[in-house]
Amino acid sequence: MSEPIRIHPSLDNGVQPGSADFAGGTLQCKCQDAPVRVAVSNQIAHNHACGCTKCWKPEGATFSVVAVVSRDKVDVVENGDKLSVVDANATIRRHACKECGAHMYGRIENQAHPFYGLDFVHPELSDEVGWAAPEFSAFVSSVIESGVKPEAMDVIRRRLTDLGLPPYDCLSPVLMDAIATHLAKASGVLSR
Ligand SMILES: N[C@@H](CCC(=O)N[C@@H](CS)C(=O)NCC(=O)O)C(=O)O
Ligand SMILES: [Zn+2]
Ligand SMILES: [Zn+2]
Repeated sequence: MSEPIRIHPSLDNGVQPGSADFAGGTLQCKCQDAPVRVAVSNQIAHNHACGCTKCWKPEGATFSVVAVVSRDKVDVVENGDKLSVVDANATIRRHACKECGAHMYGRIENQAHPFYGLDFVHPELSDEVGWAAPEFSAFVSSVIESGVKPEAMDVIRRRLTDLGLPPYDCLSPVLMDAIATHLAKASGVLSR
């Protein structure tokens, strides 16, 4: 039998459940020397596997694992001078370590954006156990843009489904509905 496709090191052996009473931890970049540390003082939400080319993923992973948390719960506590923004024009300004490349947090500065107020973080950068588990997989077709063969997509989607991470080619229906609702209210189509 062939090896199952590698999705992400933290998912390939099964998805670990989170803890209901977990209240945060510290993210650390990959540098041995003077790592950047970012304190996240709350549980994360909407944790998911993302197949897009922009989200940071570790060596050998096909997907990133990324979640959101309120921006006021995210604090750079050590070696923040090593951070720089990957793409200042992107919706999500990903603050990455200039030395090891790990993305420590992604921030939306556009106050009109439906997700304004939320930062994007990679829980695998912390040693703590209890972060809310991933619930779905997003931007699945985008892995082709990173070099995955289109013929592999059936196997990838089946594997994600088996892991309990239903695959979507954009975000999950819950999040897509939340975005559309925000936009419809902003335009006046829907009353507030
Ligand atoms: N197909 C594109 C999709 C990129 C994309 O839209 N990523 C999503 C999920 S992280 C997003 O919200 N991006 C906003 C941003 O990168 O600022 C790619 O893989 O590069
Ligand atoms: Zn680093
Ligand atoms: Zn992404």
